[in-house]
Amino acid sequence: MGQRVAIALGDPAGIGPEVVLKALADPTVGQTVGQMPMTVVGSRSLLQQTYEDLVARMPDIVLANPKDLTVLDVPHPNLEQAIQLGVGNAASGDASFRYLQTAIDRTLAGEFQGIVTAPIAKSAWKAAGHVYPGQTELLAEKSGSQRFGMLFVARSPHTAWTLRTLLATTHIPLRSVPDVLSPALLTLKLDLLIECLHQDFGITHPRIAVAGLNPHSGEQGQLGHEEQDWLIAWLNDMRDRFPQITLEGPIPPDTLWVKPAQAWFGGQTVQAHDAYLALYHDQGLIPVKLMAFDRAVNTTIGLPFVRTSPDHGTAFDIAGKGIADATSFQAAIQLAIELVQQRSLVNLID
Ligand SMILES: NC(=O)C1=CN([C@@H]2O[C@H](COP(=O)(O)OP(=O)(O)OC[C@H]3O[C@@H](n4cnc5c(N)ncnc54)[C@H](O)[C@@H]3O)[C@@H](O)[C@H]2O)C=CC1
Ligand SMILES: NCC(=O)COP(=O)(O)O
Repeated sequence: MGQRVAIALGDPAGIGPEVVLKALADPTVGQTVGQMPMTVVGSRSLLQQTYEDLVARMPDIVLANPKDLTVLDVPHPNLEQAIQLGVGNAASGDASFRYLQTAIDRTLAGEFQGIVTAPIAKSAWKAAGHVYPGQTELLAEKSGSQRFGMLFVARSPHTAWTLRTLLATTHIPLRSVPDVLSPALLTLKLDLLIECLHQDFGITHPRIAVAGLNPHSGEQGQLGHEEQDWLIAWLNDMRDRFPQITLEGPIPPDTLWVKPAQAWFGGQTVQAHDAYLALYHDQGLIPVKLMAFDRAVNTTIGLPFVRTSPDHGTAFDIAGKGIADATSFQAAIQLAIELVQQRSLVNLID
């Protein structure tokens, strides 16, 4: 059977349906889609309503017509009445949960090799009784993956350099971060990152930068003690364990992002790293979104299939206005296809 990718529609009260229709209308994405068929998993009637509303109000808008797409309809009684555009609620949370659940079930059954997920609102999932930190954890749970990670990938439009940022911790309160970080957790994330760089990006001798936790990486214990207590020793252990890898760190978290920014914007020759390991959500995602909010892709690594997603959220404030930028969603589709193709090549060679 040929390869196929599922697109989970995300929260119907957000910009998910709009960016899906915009992305699938783009001729460059369309070209790729021709090489690997796509199935949109969600409500067919809602998708059609989104299309008709936007076209009626904005005749110049470029959208794929849902009638021309393959849609796996996930019916939801009275969905249209229960959805209020721009407001996530229990109905929109339950719908987006079921779209993803269906996409995962069908992928595990072998129908799809990858899933591209449009954004969901964690609060709407919770309102519907689905208590998960995010889509990542549902994907991991349903696929039985104990080891998984959140990697952001973005290709610079200025220099074609690729920024890869793995988050060691994700959706937890900031005050829990120092307690959750440990040598065991970082070893798990580093192992995953090394495997992913090799398997998905063909990088066998990567240069990886690891962030410090505290200002100036603790300034020898004066501004925080985690670096002295265990992070420096852990890095030394990992250098012994992986002699083929260049591992730098702990790099003070403020200056860590200077070289990637130069590599991203160009103008200087710098030796940036193949990947960055950030210790917590905002340490990694503030620089990623400053550089690449319009095109970064959130990739779940460690799953038995490919999963990508745009870096942005449901953008309730602009839902239904027709002004959502679909570039990040297009990049998520493009990367999913590349990874599915790369993995099938690796499987063929193995
Ligand atoms: N992939 C996913 O499922 C993600 C989901 N979220 C969820 O989304 C919800 C809203 O999160 P926020 O922090 O408000 O972030 P957000 O990314 O939804 O919005 C932040 C700002 O960026 C703008 N924006 C976002 N995407 C845009 C696009 N494609 N085109 C033009 N403008 C865009 C919004 O209008 C808003 O002003 C939360 O519930 C969060 O958990 C957040 C990030 C990723
Ligand atoms: N900040 C990334 C994000 O919120 C996406 O999370 P997930 O739903 O993909 O787990």
